[in-house]
Amino acid sequence: MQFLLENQKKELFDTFFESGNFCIVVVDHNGNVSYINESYCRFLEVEKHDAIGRHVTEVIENTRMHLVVESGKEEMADLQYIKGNYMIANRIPLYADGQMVGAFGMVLFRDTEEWLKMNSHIRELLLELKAYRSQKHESNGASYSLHHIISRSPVLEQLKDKTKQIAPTDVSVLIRGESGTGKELFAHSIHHLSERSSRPFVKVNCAAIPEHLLESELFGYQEGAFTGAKKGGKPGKFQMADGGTIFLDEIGDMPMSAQVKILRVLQEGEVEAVGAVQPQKVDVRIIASTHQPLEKLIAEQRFREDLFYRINVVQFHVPSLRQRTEDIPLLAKSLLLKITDRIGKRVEDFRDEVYESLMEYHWPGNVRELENAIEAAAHLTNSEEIQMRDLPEYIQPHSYQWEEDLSLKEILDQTEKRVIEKTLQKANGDKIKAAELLGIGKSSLYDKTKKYNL
Ligand SMILES: Nc1ncnc2c1ncn2[C@@H]1O[C@H](COP(=O)(O)OP(=O)(O)OP(=O)(O)O)[C@@H](O)[C@H]1O
Repeated sequence: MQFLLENQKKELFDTFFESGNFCIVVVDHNGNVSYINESYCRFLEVEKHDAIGRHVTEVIENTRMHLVVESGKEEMADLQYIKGNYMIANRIPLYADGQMVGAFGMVLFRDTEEWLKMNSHIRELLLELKAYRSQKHESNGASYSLHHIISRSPVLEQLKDKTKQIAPTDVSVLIRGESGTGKELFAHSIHHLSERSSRPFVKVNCAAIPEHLLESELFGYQEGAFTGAKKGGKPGKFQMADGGTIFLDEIGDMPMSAQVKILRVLQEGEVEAVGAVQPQKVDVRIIASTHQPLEKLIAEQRFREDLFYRINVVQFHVPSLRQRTEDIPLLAKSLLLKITDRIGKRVEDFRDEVYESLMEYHWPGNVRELENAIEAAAHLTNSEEIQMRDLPEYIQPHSYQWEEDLSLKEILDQTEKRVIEKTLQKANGDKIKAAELLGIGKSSLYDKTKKYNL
């Protein structure tokens, strides 16, 4: 009788674990695979005899089974990315006589075909959701607010305070700063916190619209204004933004002819569509941004001084990332979480030395470049913590190699030149600051930059 039960148990075990379409794995207390069923092997494209005895991380992509053995904590319905798909996994620690002996893992889907169908169904739903979200975004236009601006530097905190102060007023704002520093985030935030938040936020990328189309894009046209004009005419961006905010991105790139018209809107509060007989009243708040030195453009007669004074009522200057390195760790972590959430990969942090390198690099493309570098590293990494080798090469600190036939003096000169060069980049070309960072006198730094032609 006892023998029969044992046999039935084995049969039951085989029926359940082997003939079903479940993917099952069991690891021992060291995280080595002690059992894996055929379905899982087929899915992973591994041979069962090769998998058994190997550490689970060598067999299953992004697995956490070994971590469950370490922590003793079960993980239910956890999202795992394997072979280009999202899987849902349960991981349960196994105890015998009160001792942890391993862990049991199961991927929750009946067969890969079904999962693929389900996965594409979910993907479709996610795409739909994204489309609805972007429709909502387009209908209002401003999707970010202050809590999306990640920072800890006093200078950005002050800018956030300033945003709260000026948002409810109707003053024009000019946001300056290098490309990728977050100027658009501030423009969205100002709109969000203003009385106009339920009305449209319309962005105009002044650098992207060809000069001959700019006028009709901004102010619209009447039916029959020119050959090819749409029946019924077309409203311009200013009409679309009526009651709300218009964001003139890269205003420094706007042609002089359009600048005159913008000035008129600001002065008179009215726009004139191409081919229209009557001007039309509009009520818009203007936020403009630029990375260009407008004062220099004015001196070169490429930007109208009167327009500058009109838009420059309140000025925001968003500093470059290298001028607020204290923001980098927090930003990097938050961008990493945003990215891994999107790509469905479990990467939780950066190694300490990676944080250090991120803070050392000079980020000419600012937060946008940081975001791209982190995205690349998140895709490349094989572990839960981004390591130095996962970073794009140009960010990794290079161990200095010198040519063998150089004299010691030449090697020291080259090293000194590199250090000064890097420090000057870090100090944004400010020699006084660079001298301070290097702990040398101002005149000594001037001599050295002259010597090395920097
Ligand atoms: N403080 C921040 N916190 C979180 N994300 C940020 C921050 N600053 C910038 N970003 C992100 O960096 C990217 C660039 O930001 P944004 O487009 O606002 O920069 P910009 O200064 O307007 O650039 P450009 O002048 O090239 O238009 C965006 O993806 C934005 O979400």
